[in-house]
Amino acid sequence: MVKKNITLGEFIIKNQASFQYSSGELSRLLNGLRLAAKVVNHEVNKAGLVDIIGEAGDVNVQGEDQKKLDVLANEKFIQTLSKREIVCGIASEEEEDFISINSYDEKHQNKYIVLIDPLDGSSNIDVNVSVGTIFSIYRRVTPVGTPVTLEDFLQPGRDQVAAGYIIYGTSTMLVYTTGDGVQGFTLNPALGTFYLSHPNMEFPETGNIYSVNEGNYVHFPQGVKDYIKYCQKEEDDRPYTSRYIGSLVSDFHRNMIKGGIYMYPKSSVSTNGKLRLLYECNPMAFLAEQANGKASNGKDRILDLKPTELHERVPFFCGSRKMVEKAEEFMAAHNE
Ligand SMILES: O=P(O)(O)OC[C@H]1O[C@](O)(COP(=O)(O)O)[C@@H](O)[C@@H]1O
Ligand SMILES: [Mg+2]
Ligand SMILES: [Mg+2]
Repeated sequence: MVKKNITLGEFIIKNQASFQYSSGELSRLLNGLRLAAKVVNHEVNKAGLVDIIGEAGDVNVQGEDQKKLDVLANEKFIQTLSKREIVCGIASEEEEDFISINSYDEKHQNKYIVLIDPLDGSSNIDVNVSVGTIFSIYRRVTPVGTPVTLEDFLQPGRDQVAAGYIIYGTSTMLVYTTGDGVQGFTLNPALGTFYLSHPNMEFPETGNIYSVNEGNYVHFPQGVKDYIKYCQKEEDDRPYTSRYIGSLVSDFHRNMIKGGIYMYPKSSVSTNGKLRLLYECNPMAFLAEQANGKASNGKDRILDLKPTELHERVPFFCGSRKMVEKAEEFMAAHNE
């Protein structure tokens, strides 16, 4: 039985066996993320009081207007991760290309690749709705002693060594996995310390919440339309409740606690959906599977997809296993 209320640092040391490489390396990685999370949390909490609301004035590689908090979060995570003498490369939603980071001895001794969505749910920043940060961690595949290459970033999701998110909501939490279950830590703002509050988080096998932007309904494939109608039908334990925050991290977090499915399907206006495989879908899929949930593109397991580009998008169905299987059934009925 995992004792609650131990700190993140204590938990990592106590559970070093759950990380296939040295726990010292994991600590340094998570410490970097933890520090940046606290800085971003501080800014998020006073958004509106200080000039952190609104557009930054630039457009990112996705063609989206960057929010000031997107830019700040991006800078903070890259800064802290670059200084830990452990990360050799970072890719971010807000950076067109990957960033190569050399070790202090200039001999490319660092071993970890980090992919991040520095601020998830950007459309919610200015309206005081919860947002998040998502991270995905791999060991490099190119030899230590050489600079990282694109190959190090285009690894299938099943090779992640750790993944997680920070949610800036009613409380601030860091939720992560190293392939041995999912642990949730809550920030005690007075002490600036994360404490284990949600050990061994698990998706209920099924649930009654569906999360999808129904404003896109007319553009959805027939299989998705049929599944939404199925969720809304008065039959058995249905109709389900529709809940859509518009921040992937927040919708995922709620569905993991209560049972539910999140969908961002392909549509006639976005042929591969909206979400990015490398720093949104892969990390959330790793967490989902580690929490007995499921994640697919409507047909194939997300973690088995072979990435081809840094910012590629994929359709995303994720959550309680039985609900994702049901949605896949409807997709398969239309060969979608
Ligand atoms: O407004 P839409 O089209 O429903 O999209 C909302 C989805 O897009 C996202 O905001 C994309 O993430 P970013 O905010 O990091 O770009 C998800 O968090 C969210 O689930
Ligand atoms: Mg995002
Ligand atoms: Mg983002």
